[in-house]
Amino acid sequence: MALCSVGRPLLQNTRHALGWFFKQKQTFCCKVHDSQEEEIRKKLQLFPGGSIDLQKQESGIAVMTVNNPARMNAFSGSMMTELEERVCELETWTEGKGLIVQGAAGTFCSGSDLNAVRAISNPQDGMKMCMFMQKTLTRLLRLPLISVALVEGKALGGGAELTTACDFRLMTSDAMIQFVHKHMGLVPGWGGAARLVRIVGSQNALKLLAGSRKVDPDFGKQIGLVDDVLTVGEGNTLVDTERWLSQFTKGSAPVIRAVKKVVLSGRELSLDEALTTERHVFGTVWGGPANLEALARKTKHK
Ligand SMILES: CCCC(=O)SCCNC(=O)CCNC(=O)[C@H](O)C(C)(C)COP(=O)(O)OP(=O)(O)OC[C@H]1O[C@@H](n2cnc3c(N)ncnc32)[C@H](O)[C@@H]1OP(=O)(O)O
Repeated sequence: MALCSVGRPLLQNTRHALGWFFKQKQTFCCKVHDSQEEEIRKKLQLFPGGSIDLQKQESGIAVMTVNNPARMNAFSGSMMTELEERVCELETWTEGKGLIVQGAAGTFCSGSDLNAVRAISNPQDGMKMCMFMQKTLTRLLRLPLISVALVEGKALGGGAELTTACDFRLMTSDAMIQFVHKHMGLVPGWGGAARLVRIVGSQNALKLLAGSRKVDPDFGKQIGLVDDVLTVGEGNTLVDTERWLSQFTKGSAPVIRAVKKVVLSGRELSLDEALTTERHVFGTVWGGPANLEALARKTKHK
């Protein structure tokens, strides 16, 4: 208790400084677009169709839906720019704790829209699209929300890459994930290979990328790509996913968000940098409302 009361003004200052820092970072993320990015955004918008829908719920869990059922939820150009806008919206959602990414109409996503791909198949446009999606999916993974991809039906190509931009993956028992890039004469370009290696290790990543091996729920669980399997026909998969996610999102938003930040820094930074970040994040919850309530409750962990 002594440490708590002596340290408080300093910790409050730290919290204040960090709050300012995160706010500035968010403003920067949302408002600054360099000219190259603006150029590719304009080009992508020439390929319309579908939408990325976002529903932010009072529970602190948001549901993002890749919605283009006529094309098995393939990403049109305008959907790529909408995805970036939705991520931006989530970056400023301070009450948020969790995120479910799903596809509309019972299937996840069949990657990029091949009509758009054909139209921008020159290397310059391809590189710009790849940069744009890489940046967006990196920001999606770095959101201070615990995220889960709900994979029903098929997740192919860029759709498979999208699943790796979430913290967890759930599959329905009849679903399938496949990095079909090799069959398309490609490798992942949306950051999916780098993330896949971190999730399943390089041996398994080679099997999935060089063999374009289909991943069913059993194989997915075996290699650590898939965290759990939902049985088809038993209830509502979205409700089941919300229930599954709530085991991690129950509790105060600042604490859940702090957990995601320390795990993220452990995953992405050097040990020294991660330790520094962990100290800073610790300072944001130490002596905070959830901490004080727990102390007052004299919580026992039986
Ligand atoms: C860096 C990113 C790399 C990439 O993502 S490259 C793209 C990788 N994805 C693909 O190659 C998917 C190709 N599509 C397929 O294999 C099959 O359509 C798929 C998804 C297995 C579904 O098969 P089925 O259930 O038999 O249905 P279907 O073939 O009749 O498809 C229904 C309608 O959806 C369309 N569709 C599916 N995937 C698409 C895509 N990626 N881009 C554009 N259109 C796509 C398909 O053409 C069909 O449209 P339509 O009814 O013929 O007008």
